Amino acid sequence: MSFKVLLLDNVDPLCEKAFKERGIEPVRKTNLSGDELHKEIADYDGIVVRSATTVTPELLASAKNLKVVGRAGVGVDNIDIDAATTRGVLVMNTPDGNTISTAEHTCGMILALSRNIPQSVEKVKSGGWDRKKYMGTEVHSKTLGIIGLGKIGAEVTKRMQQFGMNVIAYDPFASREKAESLGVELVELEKLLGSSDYITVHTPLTEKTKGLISLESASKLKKGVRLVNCARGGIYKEEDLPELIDQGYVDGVALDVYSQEPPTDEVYEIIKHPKIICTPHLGASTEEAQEKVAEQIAQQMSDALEKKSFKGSLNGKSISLITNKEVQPYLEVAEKLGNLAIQLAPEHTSDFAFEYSGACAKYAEVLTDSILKGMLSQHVSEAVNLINARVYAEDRGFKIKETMASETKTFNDLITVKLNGKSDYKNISATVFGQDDYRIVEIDGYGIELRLEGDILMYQNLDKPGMLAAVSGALAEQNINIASLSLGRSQKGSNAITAVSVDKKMSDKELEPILNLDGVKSLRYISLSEN
Ligand SMILES: NC(=O)C1=CN([C@@H]2O[C@H](COP(=O)(O)OP(=O)(O)OC[C@H]3O[C@@H](n4cnc5c(N)ncnc54)[C@H](O)[C@@H]3O)[C@@H](O)[C@H]2O)C=CC1
Ligand SMILES: O=C(O)C(=O)COP(=O)(O)O
Repeated sequence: MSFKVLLLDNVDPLCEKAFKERGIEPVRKTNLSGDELHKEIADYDGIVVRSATTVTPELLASAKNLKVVGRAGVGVDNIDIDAATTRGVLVMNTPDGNTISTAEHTCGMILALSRNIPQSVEKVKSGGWDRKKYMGTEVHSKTLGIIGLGKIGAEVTKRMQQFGMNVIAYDPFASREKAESLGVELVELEKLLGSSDYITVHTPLTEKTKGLISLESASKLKKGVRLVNCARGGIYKEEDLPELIDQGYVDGVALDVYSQEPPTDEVYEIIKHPKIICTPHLGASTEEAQEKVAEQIAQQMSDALEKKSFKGSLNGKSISLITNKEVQPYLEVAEKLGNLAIQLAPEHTSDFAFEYSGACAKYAEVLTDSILKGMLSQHVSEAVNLINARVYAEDRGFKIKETMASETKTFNDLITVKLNGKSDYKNISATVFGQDDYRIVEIDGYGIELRLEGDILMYQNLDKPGMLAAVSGALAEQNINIASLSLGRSQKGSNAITAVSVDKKMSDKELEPILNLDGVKSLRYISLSEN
């Protein structure tokens, strides 16, 4: 199968090459207007972006065939991941391809700030020569506070330690072991702010990091600190920066990123301040980083489109498991069981419990996605997949309880869907018998054994002679062949459940004679056929 991929944002030419090697001929477009992009995107299975294209819910709505958005880089704040998840579109990034380049740029900014390099370059080029004005400071023996000790934070640490800096870090999610191995002291934010001569941020922009340094936090800062931001615009409150400098709290600021890019007129005014130095989001702009991220994203997206691997995916957590051979059969049986269960459930059922016993229990999370996929693909007009099944389930107010047990009494593995509330059928269990052999094995405590496929009639009846003959007669009269059947009863002469697999799809009219048979109750026709 050939996929259509659109390359945007001047992603490196290696991206084309890598896609072509995987049999995909990508299309490159530059400088598309918003409207042009909305029109263009309709046919593509994948798009590659950097930070310039904003992937909005509206753009996703125009992208009818889209399966994957690839970010050739790290930050995905330009991509509406929730909207993509709802649409079942995978979002992936290349988490480490530009780490070194961004760390190097950060170190460059620290040194440029310390030695007034950009300002003095400008001065000399304009014919000036003011050595006194551009007196600098050494970074040696100074304290560098790193906020966000992730990949880039760690690489900045290593490099600036070589310059003789004492590095401390604030990162509530970083492990003590990691900090120790880097020779970094993990401290509280207040301590970092109060003791750093230089602060550099390497976090995403979140509710917690937005405006992390502003006039409000000014009094917590060590006087004359220098600030660097090569992460995301807005972590330092842009409009407060000139005042922070003019009031002496901060000695200089280096910015690579801005809350809006290109910056607004107001921000352009702010960065004219002589003690603010700036670059136009160049952290990842090196030949090496661009080649790495371009090639990585092409490989990752090709793998994802071919369902070989989902490395780098940021949504649909469990989707990576679908390539795991051990999980595949469980996924199949779970989806079919979900499909069957929802057809047995009365309308408006929304309260479910899923039980996993045996070896499959360790895959409960993805199996729940798969059951939900099976349930919802009957009812949702959008394509439901493992990425968006939970979103749709939540939208519909489904209440789901999951339980796991490592052992089963009967089968190696058992997946049970419980339909809570008023339902004629309450507990349906299925298991994997062998390659492509998935079976219902229990319904409401009655042992049943029927393959989970094709078209199935299910009914409750009194266990008395002639019942089966009556049903098979009614089918035969309409020329409907029985493929297999299974009858479960608790004890002789009591109630029974019968499941009959038939060779064709049945219409309401064809079901009527069976519905009218004396002793047949709670008849359900379930179609597990592909269409
Ligand atoms: N200027 C540029 O061109 C580039 C910018 N970036 C940006 O740099 C940032 C860091 O990237 P990576 O190091 O690759 O990410 P990462 O995910 O490896 O590290 C982020 C770190 O921030 C920490 N963190 C999250 N919330 C925090 C909080 N409230 N306080 C303190 N720490 C917090 C996390 O625990 C993690 O350790 C991202 O925002 C990314 O978008 C990345 C590449 C290029
Ligand atoms: O990877 C990131 O997070 C970056 O900010 C790099 O952005 P870019 O790909 O250079 O537009």
